[in-house]
Amino acid sequence: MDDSSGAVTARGPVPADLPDRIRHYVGGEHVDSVDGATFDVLDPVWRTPYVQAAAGKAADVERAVASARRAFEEGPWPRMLPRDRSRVLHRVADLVESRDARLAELESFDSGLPITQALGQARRAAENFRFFADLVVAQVDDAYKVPGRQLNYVNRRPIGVAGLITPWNTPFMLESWKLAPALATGNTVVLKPAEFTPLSASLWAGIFEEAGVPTGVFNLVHGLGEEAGDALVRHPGVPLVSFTGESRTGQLIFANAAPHLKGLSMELGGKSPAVVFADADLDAAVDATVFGVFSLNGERCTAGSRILVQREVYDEFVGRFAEQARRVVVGPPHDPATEVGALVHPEHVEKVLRYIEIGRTEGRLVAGGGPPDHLPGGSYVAPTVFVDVPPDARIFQEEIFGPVVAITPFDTDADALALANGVRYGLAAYVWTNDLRRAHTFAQSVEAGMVWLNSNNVRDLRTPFGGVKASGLGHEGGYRSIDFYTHQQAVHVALGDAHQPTFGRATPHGTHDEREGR
Ligand SMILES: NC(=O)C1=CN([C@@H]2O[C@H](COP(=O)(O)OP(=O)(O)OC[C@H]3O[C@@H](n4cnc5c(N)ncnc54)[C@H](O)[C@@H]3O)[C@@H](O)[C@H]2O)C=CC1
Ligand SMILES: O=C(O)/C=C/C=C(/O)C(=O)O
Repeated sequence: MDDSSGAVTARGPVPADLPDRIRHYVGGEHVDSVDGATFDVLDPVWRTPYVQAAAGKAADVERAVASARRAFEEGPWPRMLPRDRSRVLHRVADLVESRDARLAELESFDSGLPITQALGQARRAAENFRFFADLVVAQVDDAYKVPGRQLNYVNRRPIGVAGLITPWNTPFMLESWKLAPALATGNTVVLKPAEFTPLSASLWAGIFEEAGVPTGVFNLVHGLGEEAGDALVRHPGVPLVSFTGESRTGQLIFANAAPHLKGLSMELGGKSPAVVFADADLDAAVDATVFGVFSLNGERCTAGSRILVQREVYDEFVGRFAEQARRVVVGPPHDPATEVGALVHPEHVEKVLRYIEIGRTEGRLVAGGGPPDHLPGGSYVAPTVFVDVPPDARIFQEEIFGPVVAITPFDTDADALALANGVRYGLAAYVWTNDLRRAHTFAQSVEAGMVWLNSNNVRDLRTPFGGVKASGLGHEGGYRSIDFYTHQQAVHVALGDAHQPTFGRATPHGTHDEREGR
């Protein structure tokens, strides 16, 4: 590959056996777009196109939905016993695990994530499949008895073709977070991965084939959001859409899905606060908040990208945080020593650098501020720390989605809460204090879908995952995912001689008394 940009970059090896073209996968076949269109895929380090991907449009989505529809209406998948589907999905998990090194290599090359973190994300993808494979077997549906008269129970059914639209920040893992529950519950799917990072998604086809997922159950359409993604959202044969991405895109999808009254689940952007009280264990708080904002290159929806620190420990915290941020190893994604790799795409690098320029006028820069000295140019951005950032600053309010943090002092618990809640987002919050009452009180009032108290962002797949305000709509995780991907039909059964004459015994409500017998 030729580095025609002239930028100085740390180059890693190009993975062996890259595909000559990234194609759609429809009805068990790898296919080009109906009109033959393609788009260039860049890798973040070389910043030049390394492959072309099929650019899906409405006709490609039509073909994929027809395949998924056929598999749903005529194929065995929705009709299989949960334990049989579960066995197949455990095989998917086994295969993901057995290919974790290859997955990490491709993901790191395509997205710029540090290889060690990409490996962790590949293993998490396998875990997502195991978790939902087990959950559908363990699933107990509700039943309600009216003694001697009525048995009422819930009949869960898959909904149909699920449209899954995913972002580029940790692509394979976030695809698995949707694929696993959608498939475990018996739906068929059309996946539209992010156009910046289509490479790892192409591995799904082989994995599903080898695991024994029937043809047509999994379909994949690559392409731009406004073309392939939009066509999937508007397709009348797709009754539900699970989307992860920017809040602005979520709003658009909400509007475009409205005419069809689709089921929607939206995991959107964030500007999550990490609140450090004066009584916190500062060693743990500094270590966790540095990781919390700079891991996954800072391209992380749950990043603690605003740190609020109580005035008594503000100077000490800031000094220690900045020092640790300067020690974070920025380097080529393939290097196991790297902690922050290359940002995903030149357009995204420009966005992050623009915010850093804005930050210079809004706060005081104490670390980073652009490409690191040893890697000038290219897609590397040093962990960047702004302090004394006022709450109306753009770098305090807006999602940057890169290795940039805004630190702001506060005095009282009430000030901390007002600052934490003073943005449009509400995805996550992190609280550091040794006062349990204060921690729980804060958690009750903070506007965030998820709160971690004295904890790293440790995930428990059984818990609800999602945000409030501009950070999302609905929750996935555990049984919430099962609820989203299934219809819950209530079946009411009369027992014994329960049938009673009707018109003759109208209740004061004018209908049968639904409270009868309880
Ligand atoms: N809350 C959460 O769980 C997470 C949220 N995110 C958010 O994702 C964003 C970064 O990802 P991006 O890929 O830049 O987001 P994005 O919104 O630009 O794109 C996400 C996906 O939507 C597609 N898309 C774009 N326009 C569309 C349209 N009009 N109709 C249908 N699909 C469309 C894209 O092609 C891509 O596949 C950040 O805001 C981040 O916070 C990322 C990870 C997790
Ligand atoms: O842990 C999950 O299920 C989702 C994580 C999504 C992110 O992008 C993140 O927090 O980085």
